[in-house]
Amino acid sequence: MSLVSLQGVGKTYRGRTGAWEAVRDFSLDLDDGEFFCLLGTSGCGKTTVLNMVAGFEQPSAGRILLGGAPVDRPGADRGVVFQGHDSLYEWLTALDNIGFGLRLRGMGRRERRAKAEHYLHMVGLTGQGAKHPSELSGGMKQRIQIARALANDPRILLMDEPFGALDAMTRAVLQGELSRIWAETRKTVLFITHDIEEAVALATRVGVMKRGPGGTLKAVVPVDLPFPRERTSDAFMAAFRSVHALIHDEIHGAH
Ligand SMILES: Nc1ncnc2c1ncn2[C@@H]1O[C@H](COP(=O)(O)OP(=O)(O)OP(=O)(O)O)[C@@H](O)[C@H]1O
Repeated sequence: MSLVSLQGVGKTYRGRTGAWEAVRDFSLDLDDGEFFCLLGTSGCGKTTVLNMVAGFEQPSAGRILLGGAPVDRPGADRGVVFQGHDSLYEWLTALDNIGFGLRLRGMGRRERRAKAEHYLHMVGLTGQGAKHPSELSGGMKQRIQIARALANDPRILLMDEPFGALDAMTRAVLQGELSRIWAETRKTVLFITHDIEEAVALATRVGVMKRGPGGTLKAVVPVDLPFPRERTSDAFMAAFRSVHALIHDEIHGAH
């Protein structure tokens, strides 16, 4: 059985300006332990798909199952990492941000601290736990978000362009770190991006979305390359080209 199953999922937003069909007939099964990148041009419906898996939005059609049970609300079994850093609590230290969900679940202080330290170390920020978010760089804040999500031990990590706001060099470093963490934890990841290289560097499979209205899955490409990935290798370039060929039409308008 797959961990997450999206079955004929559709989403139509209804507002003051009328109805907008963002996603249509989207079907996908995610296996336990895979790193799935959902790639698509701006506005094709990527965030809408992620928000429905997170339980922030309800599908207008079809259904989403997590471990066989329908998703109808957010839950601790899904850890979400956003692009912006404003989801961190300014008044808490980095360590207390990481341990926040554990506190909500009633975990004692000592155990919570040990766990938070463990994930702080995993994201490469040992010794920086006493700082507040305003004292951290953008890349460090994203590391804290990832540590916080992992500390709650979710069944799946949902990442919505987590490195989108970072400079190219920091982004490449964090991609490498995330890849290492994924190899260590084998946590299932659904990762959203519009960056082809990022998708090919991280994913075990890349799903390419078709432009909206009615954005849907156009193709799924397995990326069968060993980790850590060597971006200048012929095999990496070949994978990049095959994904690029699929997204090219979406960027340039052919259907
Ligand atoms: N709450 C909403 N109400 C109405 N329309 C919405 C809402 N959220 C998203 N949309 C529309 O749905 C479509 C898909 O949006 P979505 O944010 O899912 O795309 P995306 O692929 O994540 O884009 P980007 O890469 O630019 O973040 C867009 O046309 C957007 O305008």
